[in-house]
Amino acid sequence: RFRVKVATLCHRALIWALRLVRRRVCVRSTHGFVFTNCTHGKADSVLETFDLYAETHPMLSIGPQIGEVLDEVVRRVCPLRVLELGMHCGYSSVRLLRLLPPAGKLITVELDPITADLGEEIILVAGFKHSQFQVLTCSSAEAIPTLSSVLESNQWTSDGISLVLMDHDPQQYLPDLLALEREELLCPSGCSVLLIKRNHTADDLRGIQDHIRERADCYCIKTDHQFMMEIFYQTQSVSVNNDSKA
Ligand SMILES: C[S@@+](CC[C@H](N)C(=O)[O-])C[C@H]1O[C@@H](n2cnc3c(N)ncnc32)[C@H](O)[C@@H]1O
Repeated sequence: RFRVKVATLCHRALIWALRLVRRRVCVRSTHGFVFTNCTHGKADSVLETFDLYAETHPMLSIGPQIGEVLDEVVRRVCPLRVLELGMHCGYSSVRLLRLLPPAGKLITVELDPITADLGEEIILVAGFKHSQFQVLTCSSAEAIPTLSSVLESNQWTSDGISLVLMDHDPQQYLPDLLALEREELLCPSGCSVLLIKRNHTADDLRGIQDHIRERADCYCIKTDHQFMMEIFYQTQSVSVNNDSKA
């Protein structure tokens, strides 16, 4: 009985020590591990391989805990157009893509060119095609004003974006939300905006919370988990039979 307990404790201590030694997040190492060890073409295997890597290495991906909360939202919203700000190595992109309806499309934005290339390769390894997603390699502030034309050029036009995942720079959450509103990119009949909370201070999200309070006519906080806040945007009421939009 004690041998099992001691072995478990040793295993945990080893993982903890490895994480401590490998403090820096290495995008190439994450990509290399996932590329080599996952089953190509299987999104779930890609996610499991990321999780396995994260047991012994520091990683920036949302991981399985926040991932499951994200899955619940995607299943509920069933979004046709999704925008992700902060793709990194593609973990959350793969999580999103695997639950989209057949006509669903993802636009994902990553500032760092090397990370963007490696992340895009992981999405392809997971079995998704360029007809389902597009990676924009630039800052969110540069990407947002171009989104309408990106959607049009891919013939992905619809009522707007119905799910936004923000996991990039918390200082950009409010300016990017305002830019999305200004560019009329958020679906007027309803858009869920997910804000990932990592080691953010209360101040980081205060601006966005104040904005939601000031614009109570079109925003509400739907859920507020420890690691993720879901805000809901709606300017148009939707009738049950969808024929009388106010
Ligand atoms: C925490 S990681 C995202 C993790 C990813 N969502 C996942 O779960 O796999 C944040 C990423 O956002 C990128 N980033 C930071 N600021 C950005 C910005 N203003 N625009 C676009 N990407 C940005 C960083 O380069 C980094 O790769």
